[in-house]
Amino acid sequence: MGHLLGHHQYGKAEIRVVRLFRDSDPHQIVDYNVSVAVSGDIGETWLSGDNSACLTTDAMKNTVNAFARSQPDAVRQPEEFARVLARHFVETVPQIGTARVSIESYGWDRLAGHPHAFARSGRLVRTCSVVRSSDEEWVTSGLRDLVVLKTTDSEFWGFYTDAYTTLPPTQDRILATAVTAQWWHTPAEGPQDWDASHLAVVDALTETFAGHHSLALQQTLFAMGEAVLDAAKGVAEIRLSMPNKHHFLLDLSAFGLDNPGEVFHADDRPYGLIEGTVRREGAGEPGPAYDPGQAW
Ligand SMILES: O=c1[nH]c(=O)c2[nH]c(=O)[nH]c2[nH]1
Repeated sequence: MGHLLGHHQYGKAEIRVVRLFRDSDPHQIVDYNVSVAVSGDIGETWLSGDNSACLTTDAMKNTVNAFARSQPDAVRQPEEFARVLARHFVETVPQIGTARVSIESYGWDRLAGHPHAFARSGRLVRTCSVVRSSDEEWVTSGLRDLVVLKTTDSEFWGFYTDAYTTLPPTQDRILATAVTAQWWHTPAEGPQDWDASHLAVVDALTETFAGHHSLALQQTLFAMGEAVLDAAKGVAEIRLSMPNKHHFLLDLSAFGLDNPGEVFHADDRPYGLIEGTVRREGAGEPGPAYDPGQAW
C-alpha cells in the first residue's frame, strides 16, 4: 500500500525586519516579524527530494527584506505589506498556488519630544495575516497580549454545581485577561486606513471591557465582539481568546489583619480559557483566513 502526502506547506518564519524612514523629520520606524508559508505544486521536495520547484526559504527572507526597501508605501502598514508580499509569491512563482504572509508589528513610542529615540510600546502586539490564491484574498488583522484588568463591576454566580464544585459565588471580583483577537475583513481590500481601523477596534474592545458590567467573562467577550462589529463595518467576524487571569483574595487573618477586597494573589496558572467568535449576520465563510499551519 502506498502512502500519500497530505497537506504540506513551507516557508521562512519570523523574519525580523526593521524599516526606518530617515527622510522624514522626525524619523519613523516600523518593526516587523514576518512569516511566509506557501503551498501549491511543490510536493516533489517532500516525496523525492527533487527541489526543482522549491523556492528557497532563504529567497523568501531576501524578498521580505528587499521589499521593505523597495515598497516604502506598502511597508508602512502591516496589512498592505503582507498583501504585496503574498501577491508577489503567487504571481511570480508558477508552482506556488497559495501564500500566507503573517506579520507581528511592534509599536515604538517616541521618547518625549525627541526626534529619533523611542521606547518599545508594551501595550499590545499588532498582528495580521494575508492569504492569497490566484484569484482570492483573505485579510485578517489582530492583536495579542492586550492585558486589561478591572477592579470591580464583575460578578460570577448562579453557575451549575456538581460534586466537585467548590467555587464560592461572587458579586464583586477582579476581572483580568490578556486578549488575543483576530478579525476578518470583507471585502479583502479592507478599510482605507488600516492603522485607523486597528485603533478603532482596540478602542471598541477596551471601552467595552471597561464599561460592561460583567456576569461572566464569556458574556464580556461577546459584548466586546459585538462592539467591534458595530465600530468597524468592514469586519465580518472576530475571534477572541481570553484567559481568565484569576486573582484570589488572600486570607491575612493569621497576621491579625482583615482583607476587605484589597490584597490578592495574582495566579498565573491554571487559568480559565474563554474563547468565542462573534459574527455579523449574513457574513460569508472565512475559508482559509485563519489557522496557520496544517489546519486548512
Ligand atoms: O467568568 C467566568 N467564567 C467561568 O466559566 C468561570 N469558571 C470559574 O471557575 N470562574 C469563572 N469565571
